[in-house]
Amino acid sequence: LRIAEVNPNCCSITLLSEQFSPNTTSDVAAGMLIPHTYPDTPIHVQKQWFKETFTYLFAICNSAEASEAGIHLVSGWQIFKNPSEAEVPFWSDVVLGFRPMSAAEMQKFPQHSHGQAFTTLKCDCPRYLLWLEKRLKANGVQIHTRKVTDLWELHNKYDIVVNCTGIGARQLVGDEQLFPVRGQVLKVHAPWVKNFIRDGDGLTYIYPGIDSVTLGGTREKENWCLSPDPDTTKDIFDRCCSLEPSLQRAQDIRVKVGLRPSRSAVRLQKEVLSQGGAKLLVVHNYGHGAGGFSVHRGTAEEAAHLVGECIAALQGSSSRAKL
Ligand SMILES: Cc1cc2nc3c(=O)[nH]c(=O)nc-3n(C[C@H](O)[C@H](O)[C@H](O)COP(=O)(O)OP(=O)(O)OC[C@H]3O[C@@H](n4cnc5c(N)ncnc54)[C@H](O)[C@@H]3O)c2cc1C
Ligand SMILES: O=C([O-])CC(=O)C(=O)O
Repeated sequence: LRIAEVNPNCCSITLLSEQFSPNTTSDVAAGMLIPHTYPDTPIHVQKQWFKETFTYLFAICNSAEASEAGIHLVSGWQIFKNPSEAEVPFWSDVVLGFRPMSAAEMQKFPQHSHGQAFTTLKCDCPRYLLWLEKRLKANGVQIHTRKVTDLWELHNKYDIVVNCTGIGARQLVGDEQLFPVRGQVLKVHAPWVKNFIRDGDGLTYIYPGIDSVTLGGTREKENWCLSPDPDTTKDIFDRCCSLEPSLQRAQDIRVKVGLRPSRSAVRLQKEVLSQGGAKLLVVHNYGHGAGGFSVHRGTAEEAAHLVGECIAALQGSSSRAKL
């Protein structure tokens, strides 16, 4: 979408994907705007990505589109057992009203000693994905269901390939630095829960959305299994109930599993592939791990810029680039 917005009329865009909503990792995500740190990406870059994403979604949230796009504000608490873990994160001045929790607020969490209160944004992921798809179509993007097994399949038809395949990049481009971190969550009906609660260890969280509350979670490195595990479901439910006892009465429990496309740094770069005398321009944008929603607009901005550079490089050899 960002490519179409940044380069109007200078290219035609086709989106190829093996799966669409509701069958992607992005459909499983809680969609909370709370960044996760990529150890090999400079912090100022991550902060820029998060800021751009927050600003973009905040504007949608403040528009008539908010409910259709599934974007809303949510306030709550991140809590810690160990005070040394409760340091001020790099994103504290991007979210709204970040402050240490008061002693009175901490009374809600007798097992925890410190906490941070703030307001952030949440994407209701399937709604947001459908809204994006509608905007793609409005921008003239062609959409086809297709699995790509080799980027060279696309060579004769397209000038530039943008690779946003998430965990699929492990197979598609053989990236061994990319690994799955399996996450299981529950989506429950508990409309009385209005505040988010996140244990600072990142394992247990309660995120109220528009239609359901997301209860998490798990982080299982190199586990490729997409089937829900019933013991894990019980464990997640118990952990969440110990933070928010009213969840005992939650109904309509649905279980979802996703594979976070994890990497020490998001792969956001241009590559020129060569085979015989032929060249294929590729822009990679994958490896967003546990924080894809939190930085999606910022990384898209950078990817669209790289595509602009590829278009400039092609100018002269072709009048209208195809992606
Ligand atoms: C349980 C869980 C909770 C999460 N919660 C949050 C959260 O609260 N906040 C947050 O910021 N992030 C969260 N995330 C992380 C977030 O879900 C991911 O970072 C994000 O979804 C990655 O998006 P993506 O578009 O790269 O991958 P995907 O959503 O997997 O999309 C990749 C697309 O590429 C297609 N594809 C792959 N290979 C091929 C191929 N060879 N040919 C054609 N198409 C292909 C797929 O079909 C798919 O449509 C969570 C993740 C999980 C699992
Ligand atoms: O950690 C969180 O708060 C939610 C999340 O991004 C994940 O489970 O990957």
